[in-house]
Amino acid sequence: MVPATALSVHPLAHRHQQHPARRGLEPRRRITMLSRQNPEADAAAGTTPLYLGIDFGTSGARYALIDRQGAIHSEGKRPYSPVGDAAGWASSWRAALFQLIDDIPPTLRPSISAISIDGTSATTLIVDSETGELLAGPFLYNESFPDALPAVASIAPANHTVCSGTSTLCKLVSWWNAAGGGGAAVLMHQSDWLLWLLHGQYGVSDYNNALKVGYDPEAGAYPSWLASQPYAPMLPSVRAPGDPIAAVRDDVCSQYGLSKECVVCTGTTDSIAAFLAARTTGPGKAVTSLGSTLAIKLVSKVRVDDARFGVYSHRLDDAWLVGGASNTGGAVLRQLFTDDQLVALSRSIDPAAASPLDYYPLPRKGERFPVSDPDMAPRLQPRPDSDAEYLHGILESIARIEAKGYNLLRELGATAVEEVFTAGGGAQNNKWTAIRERVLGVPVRKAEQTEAAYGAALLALKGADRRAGVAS
Ligand SMILES: Nc1ncnc2c1ncn2[C@@H]1O[C@H](COP(=O)(O)OP(=O)(O)O)[C@@H](O)[C@H]1O
Ligand SMILES: O=C(CO)[C@H](O)[C@H](O)COP(=O)(O)O
Repeated sequence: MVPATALSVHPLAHRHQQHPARRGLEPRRRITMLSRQNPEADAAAGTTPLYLGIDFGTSGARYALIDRQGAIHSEGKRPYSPVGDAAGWASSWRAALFQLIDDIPPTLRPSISAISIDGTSATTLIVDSETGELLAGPFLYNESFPDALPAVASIAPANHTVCSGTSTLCKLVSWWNAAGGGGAAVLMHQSDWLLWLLHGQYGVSDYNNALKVGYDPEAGAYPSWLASQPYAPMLPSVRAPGDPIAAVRDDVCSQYGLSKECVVCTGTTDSIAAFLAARTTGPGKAVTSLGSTLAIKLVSKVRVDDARFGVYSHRLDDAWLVGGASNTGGAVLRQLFTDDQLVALSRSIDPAAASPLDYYPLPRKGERFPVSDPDMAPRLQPRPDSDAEYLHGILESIARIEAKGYNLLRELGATAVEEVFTAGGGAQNNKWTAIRERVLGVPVRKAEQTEAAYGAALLALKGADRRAGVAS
């Protein structure tokens, strides 16, 4: 149990205390803040409403501040401060949230009309809704709780999305069985919790984050097999992404110079935000998020869900985003190479030449998609003498996993992929893009906007329009 003093953030607490971000929670080491401003766009900012999106990915948080035309007025990022234990993640995320808001030029903050946040999917916190105290977690998106699988499989339909050890429902049931009940405990997803720090209301989520706890985005409700469970009162109410929730709390407005008219809006998951940032919509269009993980999102006319392979469908307005998330991706690369080494080594890769090396790059044991196997071991041997050849083999092996994923979606009945846009840190590697295009056999290109934070900012814009009654 996390000691109440460690993380309790009761919405009213701030009225009497310095804001947590300033109360000794700042990182033990000075973190480099990288930000970019747009002077031309700023010139209009004085009268132009701005929309703030904040992305909480695996390795760090970023923000994008845009206007209605989509022009970026300011953007920045912060790596997470060092984390000692699970509860430390919540402190690190909260510190990053208020550091990023503090990084926004003070002259722009009063123009922020709406805020939205995306986070990693199925990352779960259990919070006391009377004190704001963190009772358990965060349980991270790729943490598996197989102990809860038999109980979950006994209530859910066969091969339902929740029938995976990493599902939000498995995390909830595992905690429930260990804690012996809930009291005032409520379940929050990572972005729900971060948004709560800004608006102070419990029990609000979105239908993307709620998918992996069992919410049915087609019915627009929790299914009866879930709503009838003893822990159902812990579940948040569910709205569309980009729905206005409430105004930013007075203490946060005062502390950071935000307008009291600024509204906090429901968020989404990081790979959905990356999809939104790419602004592609037609069936067959897809976005691959090449961040710490590899998450694919394919616009499909047909909904496909099959936990045997880690495949599920997210709703996005009237479309289905079919996909899954593999544990392969940038986290493996970062274990082996710095970002600068990746750039240098990639220069000598010929993407037209297929690498003969066959790996399954994972940062540690466990895979979610296109193979759902919590015991799958990484395969990164034999390592050639040449680091460039090694990197080529790894990039090509990750491309083969990506291709297997898209082929699996097609085999399960989804619309065939026609074009792939790339988001995330890996999108900047043109050689990788060319390798992926050769392996996938369809056009692959870098999305115009590769940061999920931009997608979250588009949700903030949507939420502001919804509050104003503007059809969007
Ligand atoms: N030039 C590059 N080529 C391939 N991958 C890269 C390159 N530069 C950075 N990356 C990878 O991008 C990842 C970070 O991407 P990012 O989208 O920030 O991840 P996340 O949001 O999941 O933390 C890192 O794991 C890193 O290995
Ligand atoms: O891998 C991840 C972290 O980056 C998440 O699982 C990712 O968000 C995929 O989940 P979803 O498809 O629900 O967005």
